[in-house]
Amino acid sequence: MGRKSPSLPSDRNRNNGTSSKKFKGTSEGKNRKKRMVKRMRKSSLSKAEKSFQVFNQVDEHVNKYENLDLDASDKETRSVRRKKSHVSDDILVIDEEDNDDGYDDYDGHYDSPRPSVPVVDVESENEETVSSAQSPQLSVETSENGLEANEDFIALSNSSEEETEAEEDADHSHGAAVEEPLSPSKRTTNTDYPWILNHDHSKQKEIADWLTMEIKDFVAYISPNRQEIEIRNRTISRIRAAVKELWPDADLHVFGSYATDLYLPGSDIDCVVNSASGDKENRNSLYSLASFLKQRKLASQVEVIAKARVPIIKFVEPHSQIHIDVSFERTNGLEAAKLIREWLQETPGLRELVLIVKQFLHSRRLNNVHTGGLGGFSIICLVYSFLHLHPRLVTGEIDPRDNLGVLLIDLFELYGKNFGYDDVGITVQDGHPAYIPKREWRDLQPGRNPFTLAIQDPGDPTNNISRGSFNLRDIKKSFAGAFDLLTDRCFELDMATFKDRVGRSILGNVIKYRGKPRDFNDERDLVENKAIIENENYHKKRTRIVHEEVFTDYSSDEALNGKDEDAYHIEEPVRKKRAIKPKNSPKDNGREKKKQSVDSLMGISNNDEEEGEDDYNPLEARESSETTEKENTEDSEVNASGKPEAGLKKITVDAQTRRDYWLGKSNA
Ligand SMILES: Nc1ncnc2c1ncn2[C@@H]1O[C@H](COP(=O)(O)OP(=O)(O)OP(=O)(O)O)[C@@H](O)[C@H]1O
Ligand SMILES: [Mg+2]
Repeated sequence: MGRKSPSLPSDRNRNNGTSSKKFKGTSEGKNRKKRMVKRMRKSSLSKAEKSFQVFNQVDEHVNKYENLDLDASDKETRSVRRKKSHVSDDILVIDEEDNDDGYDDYDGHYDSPRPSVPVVDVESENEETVSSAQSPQLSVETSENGLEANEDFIALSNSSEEETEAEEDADHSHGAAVEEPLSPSKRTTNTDYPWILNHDHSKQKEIADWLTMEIKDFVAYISPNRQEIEIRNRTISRIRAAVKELWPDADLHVFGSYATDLYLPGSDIDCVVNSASGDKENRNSLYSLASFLKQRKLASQVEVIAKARVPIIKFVEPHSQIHIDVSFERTNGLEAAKLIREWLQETPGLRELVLIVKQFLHSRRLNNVHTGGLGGFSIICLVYSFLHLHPRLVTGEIDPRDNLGVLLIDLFELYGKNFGYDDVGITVQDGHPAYIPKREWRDLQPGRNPFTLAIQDPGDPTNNISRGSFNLRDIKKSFAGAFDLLTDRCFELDMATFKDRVGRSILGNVIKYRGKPRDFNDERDLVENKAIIENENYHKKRTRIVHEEVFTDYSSDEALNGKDEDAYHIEEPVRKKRAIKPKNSPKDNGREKKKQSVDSLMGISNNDEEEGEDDYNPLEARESSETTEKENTEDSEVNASGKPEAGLKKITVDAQTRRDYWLGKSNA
């Protein structure tokens, strides 16, 4: 085990058991709190910490640009930008007005805290009527309508204005006022915070350790049990079977939080349909699948969003009540799922912090990209980069698993108070998180408002995955509020007597979990998550095909399709498959294959440009083996602008000759 964070000296003896309320709001209290936060961290700054602070530029420019930011009406317009087109066969067909992704149109949580539109399924009113409490957002977002009902001081802030210090203090005390006082008579029952039931850590000497333990308890509490995993597995199997029945050349794969084990109890399941013909991403196909699923009673509350940048259908699977999003003919989500699982393996603490931040934003309705919130993918990248750039983790000074509490506080402080959103972007390319000056990100669309979050898509450097999170102001404010709440609470409990601490929660008011009672059974080890297995198989199969490419004669189709013992048959991504050109003759094919094999075995790429492993498409490789020589020859004789180099004689050599030439040179 690594070292723990420096301890928090207990102040309990000093105040002789007097409640810390005494200091609340007073300058003495504030100073003490500041001192305590300082003590939670290391007082002396290491070199790495100093450089970290340089990156965390304070948003000096925020006020300057405030007037340029979206005002409330803009926000509203954006949040209801969807245009309902028509209802056909009880399926809502929606034409998007803008070019946004279909990803994450609603937050995908059926326990969403916002009021939702009561939905009646017209076809089978009695059978599939979903209570409004359970129902997902069917159509147009009701946007801010429900905010008044939320007692949280952070979410209540509708202002697009950055707060002055005085306002922050006012908000802060408001936040503190909703916390339960530490008097036994008014104590909130710990069923309000069910994850602390029978998990009392109030005897911990160090508050930071208590918080770490509570984070772990909460994560165990919301992690899935056997039954929940089985329900999700069955749900996918049903839909997959239906997809294959409708389109025998297609298959359904899962990506997103179910394929990464980063889902909350109410999270949606993100799926994608890929087909051999590659022709399913069109309005007709979307509609066909939607009505087929509806007819088979596998979908209720169906929406078809055909004109988005990522066209999708959305529905609720009636048996499980799980929300499903289905996109079409793309593999980036499947790649991202694999990448995120790798991140989770190599980054202790990532899963815990992601789930806490997800729950935190979810409870404040700030996780819905459609209303400007922060989506799951962005949260993962934010936490991943935070952990990899944290100076005390970079230097190995502390073990993240033992210091989740301190890290959570640091994370809220960084993204709530210090991060220079105006100028700094985040990249997580090639597993190397870094801060990048926004001005150096060529593909970043310059907007009129510089106060935006910019996170480079690990699978596509031109894509800013958080471009939809236009409500950054409230997101930032909520993080800042969480920092204040947490440090207040730590201070308060640190000052209290052991007797007064019993049955308390540190996290309770921050994460505001309001779900059905659960057990603590994290049973992910007991039952397979089929989405993960299937995603692993998908990638294994790709690797296997690449491997077989080297050793197998591809004149027979069996080599590609005949050895599929996977639970789910995985079709190769479509667009690439379509690119395969007919071969001239079996003989030529054999020769090409042989050449390719020798080259590959020797580690010699036939392409002048090195391809990343993830970019490799086995089927494309078959095609490239046919065209390589031509391309190589041409490539070597063109300049940067793609024009033939003047004065160079065009010579055509095959790969073998070229390799012999270079081998001869190096041996000489
Ligand atoms: N803006 C985006 N650009 C590109 N891909 C995206 C974008 N948003 C989402 N995705 C893809 O969709 C997947 C699911 O994204 P999402 O934001 O739903 O996260 P999630 O982990 O499923 O969280 P949640 O449980 O809250 O749904 C991501 O892993 C990514 O592959
Ligand atoms: Mg999702």
